[in-house]
Amino acid sequence: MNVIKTRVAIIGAGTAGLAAWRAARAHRQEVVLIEGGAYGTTCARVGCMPSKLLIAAADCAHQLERAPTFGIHPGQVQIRGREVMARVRGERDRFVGLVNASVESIPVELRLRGRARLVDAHSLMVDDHTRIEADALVIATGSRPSFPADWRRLGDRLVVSDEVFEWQQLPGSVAVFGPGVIGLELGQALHRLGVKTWMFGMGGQVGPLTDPEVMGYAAGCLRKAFFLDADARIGRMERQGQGVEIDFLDAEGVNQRIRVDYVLAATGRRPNVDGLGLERLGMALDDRGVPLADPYTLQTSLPHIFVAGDASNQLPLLHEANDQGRIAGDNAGRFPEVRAGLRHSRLSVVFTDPQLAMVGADYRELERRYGGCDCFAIGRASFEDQGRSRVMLRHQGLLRVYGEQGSGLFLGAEMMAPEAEHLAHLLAWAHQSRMTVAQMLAMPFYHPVVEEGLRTALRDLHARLHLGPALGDRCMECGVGD
Ligand SMILES: Cc1cc2nc3c(=O)[nH]c(=O)nc-3n(C[C@H](O)[C@H](O)[C@H](O)COP(=O)(O)OP(=O)(O)OC[C@H]3O[C@@H](n4cnc5c(N)ncnc54)[C@H](O)[C@@H]3O)c2cc1C
Ligand SMILES: NC(=O)c1ccc[n+]([C@@H]2O[C@H](COP(=O)([O-])OP(=O)(O)OC[C@H]3O[C@@H](n4cnc5c(N)ncnc54)[C@H](O)[C@@H]3O)[C@@H](O)[C@H]2O)c1
Repeated sequence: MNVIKTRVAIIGAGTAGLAAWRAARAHRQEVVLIEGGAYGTTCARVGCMPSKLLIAAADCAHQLERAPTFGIHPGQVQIRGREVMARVRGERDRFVGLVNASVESIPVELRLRGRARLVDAHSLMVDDHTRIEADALVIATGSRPSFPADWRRLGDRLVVSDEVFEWQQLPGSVAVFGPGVIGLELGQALHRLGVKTWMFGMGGQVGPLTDPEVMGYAAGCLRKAFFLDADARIGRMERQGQGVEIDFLDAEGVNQRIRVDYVLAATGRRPNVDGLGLERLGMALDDRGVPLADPYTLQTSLPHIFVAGDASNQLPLLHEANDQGRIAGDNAGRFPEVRAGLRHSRLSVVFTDPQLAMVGADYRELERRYGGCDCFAIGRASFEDQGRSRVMLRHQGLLRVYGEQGSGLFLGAEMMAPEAEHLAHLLAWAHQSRMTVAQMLAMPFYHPVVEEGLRTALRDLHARLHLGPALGDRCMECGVGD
């Protein structure tokens, strides 16, 4: 058996693992990176990039569908599933190729292939071929889809997001279970590409939203386009030939039966930390077996072991995996000295149309933090009458912004809005800069732009924070953009 002694060992060559490797190498030469699956990262292979490619095709189909409202009639539209999926895979492979090229730049003797598990607090086995003894470790093993085990009885008619991108052809119909981030993005895209789509949730949750007004608005919007029951009552779900039969009670309490080609399980993801042998190390774990870690240092209760990315279950997003990997790798490399790293203001975007976004503290957190007192105020703006949004025929959306009474600090926001990805960035920059609502309102706003809707929400918040006289929310001095 091969035995390697090293300063740092990193488990997982995804986004977090690669960032950790680079950061640790700034301190030490001996940093090994272990990968048990395919190189290329979840983001590029089966995550952010292929999902956005599918959504881009769906957006294109949707533009054509609404073109007649502008007086433009593109004629008979054909959606050729094979071509749609071929572009998704072709571009996806290009992105994976770019990641693979960066992996190739890591010296081959520092790259190990195989599944790692911890034997003791300083030793790893990689498959059965290599034992690694390391001074410091980074666990960057990512996450995988999770769904009720008995759904496996549906055989190859049950798919998870990974498999969707391997489809050669678009199916005729699909039932999406889980209107969370993945379910909404893929479900809406499939619907727009002509796939008959039903979406079933549990407990009423839609996307990652926590503000009941925004969530209710978003659910209503999405429901206008396809079947969505966020609190579904499913009776029976059985494989029937090359499809699945599902019995459920609809909103009126009437029994319905549908038959679909596929069931897409988008019911959440779980960190890949089971099977690493962590429970034998005496490490502090949460009730799902995930290591507890300081969010600023990523250090676990065993001081030389750090955790980063989806494996940490802190915020399973790409930029977070990158930030956490950098901090964990830096600390593993400089161990035993450990430093707090920069954590950005929370920013998350769901690429539905209209998009959903959350910035800073969410509504649920603020209710918990300020519960019962009137210590935070809410400003709102609808995009249904907003100038630029109407021009573009994209006038759907609701934005709620939160601010602190007394200080006037901007605390956070939740929204469904056109161009939410851009609004959310502006708000996240303001949040991280600890701006007050008054300072944000003193910034320039062009005309006519979607950001004028943001100004309306901030003006409303400003008035509710009692920081000055109410500013007219449809001020014609600013044009008709608000
Ligand atoms: C469909 C989908 C769409 C998404 N879209 C977005 C988006 O638009 N924006 C966004 O911010 N985020 C998005 N995400 C989330 C984002 O992709 C993840 O947060 C991010 O990729 C996590 O990176 P990671 O490094 O933690 O994990 P990964 O990239 O999964 O890396 C973990 C690696 O560890 C390896 N590994 C696991 N166990 C072992 C072991 N025992 N030994 C050796 N190696 C091991 C795995 O093979 C894997 O290569 C999406 C996710 C999905 C699934
Ligand atoms: N745009 C993005 O940034 C993006 C895109 C995709 C994924 N992601 C990341 O991936 C993570 C995982 O996404 P996800 O969508 O798998 O998880 P999720 O937690 O966002 O959603 C899972 C949904 O499934 C529902 N659910 C659970 N069990 C169910 C059941 N038996 N039947 C019906 N519904 C059920 C839950 O109530 C929830 O609404 C996200 O938290 C996000 O961080 C991000």
